Amino acid sequence: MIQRRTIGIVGIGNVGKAAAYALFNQRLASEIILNDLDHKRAEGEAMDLMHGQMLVGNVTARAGHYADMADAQLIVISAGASQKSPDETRLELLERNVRIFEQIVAQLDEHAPGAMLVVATNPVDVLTYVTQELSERPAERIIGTGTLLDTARFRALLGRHYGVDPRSVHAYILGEHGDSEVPIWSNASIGNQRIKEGPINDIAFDEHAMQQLFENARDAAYQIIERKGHTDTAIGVVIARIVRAVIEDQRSVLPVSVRANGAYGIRDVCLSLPAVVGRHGIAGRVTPTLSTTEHEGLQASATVLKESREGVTV
Ligand SMILES: NC(=O)C1=CN([C@@H]2O[C@H](COP(=O)(O)OP(=O)(O)OC[C@H]3O[C@@H](n4cnc5c(N)ncnc54)[C@H](O)[C@@H]3O)[C@@H](O)[C@H]2O)C=CC1
Ligand SMILES: CC(=O)C(=O)O
Repeated sequence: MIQRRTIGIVGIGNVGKAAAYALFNQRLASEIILNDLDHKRAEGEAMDLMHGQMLVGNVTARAGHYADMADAQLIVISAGASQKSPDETRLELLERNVRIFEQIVAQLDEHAPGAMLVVATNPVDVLTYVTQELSERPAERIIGTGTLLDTARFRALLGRHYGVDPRSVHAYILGEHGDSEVPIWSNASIGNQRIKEGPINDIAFDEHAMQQLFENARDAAYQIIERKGHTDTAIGVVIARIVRAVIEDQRSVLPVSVRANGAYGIRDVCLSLPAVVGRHGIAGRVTPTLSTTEHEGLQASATVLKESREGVTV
């Protein structure tokens, strides 16, 4: 029997649908409320999910309005415009999505002020910051999915390169979820062996191969959009991972988009840093020692995000 728990999703396009599927399949809620401007679409997705109920268990999915999310513990925001071609960057979506967020956050504050918010819409770092500015709830209760997706891609590629389970890879991508993101090589390890000091599993460290591998993680969205028009499956699983950390009060350390608190000389911007995620949202921070290049990379990423945010009026 799943504990009574409601989770809402605003924006049931590719990403919202994938998140709903991951939450449903992993039985992370007793009730999932699907909200979209296109209510019929949300109804259709809810109906489709419900046909799996016999096989998954007692999770209910239904289309709903903001008032239906009043009891939600957590609400995912995946509404808005997405990159339509490999030539479009995440930051180019900002102006359109800020206007959409103004409407959504006002509704969420009115109807579900107690819920935690997980922002997935791009550019996710700037929109996490904008949501924190627009909403009355504390900033610790508003998390962006950030570079958890990039980190998952990075670890998957590293695991494949070294012939090991990606869950045994300890490596982060931090900063912007986007073109200025930073791979943290100085602390990256497998089986407590620093990757930079290889060999690992009899495979020697190869700087060129590692750079290529990072670029493939960074550019994965462009590569996938070129092939299938959008990305959705992995971000659905990423959202479910954050939801699980919150509802089970796991205090997991995840690279998610949070308000910088002065570490690395960065403040007044949201970007991904290792953060402790639990029932109340961001419960703490971890500030790893970085190389000079990584430190400067993070500061450059923060500058890109600040300049982007300063270009829009909220
Ligand atoms: N954070 C991440 O790692 C990722 C983020 N994304 C981002 O997620 C966002 C959504 O992408 P897709 O699902 O592919 O787009 P989509 O176009 O398939 O879906 C967007 C949905 O939002 C709905 N919507 C628009 N305004 C709304 C409002 N005011 N209230 C409720 N619903 C509203 C639309 O009706 C549509 O169903 C994009 O910004 C995309 O770039 C996509 C993949 C990964
Ligand atoms: C679209 C996007 O942000 C991603 O798949 O990384």
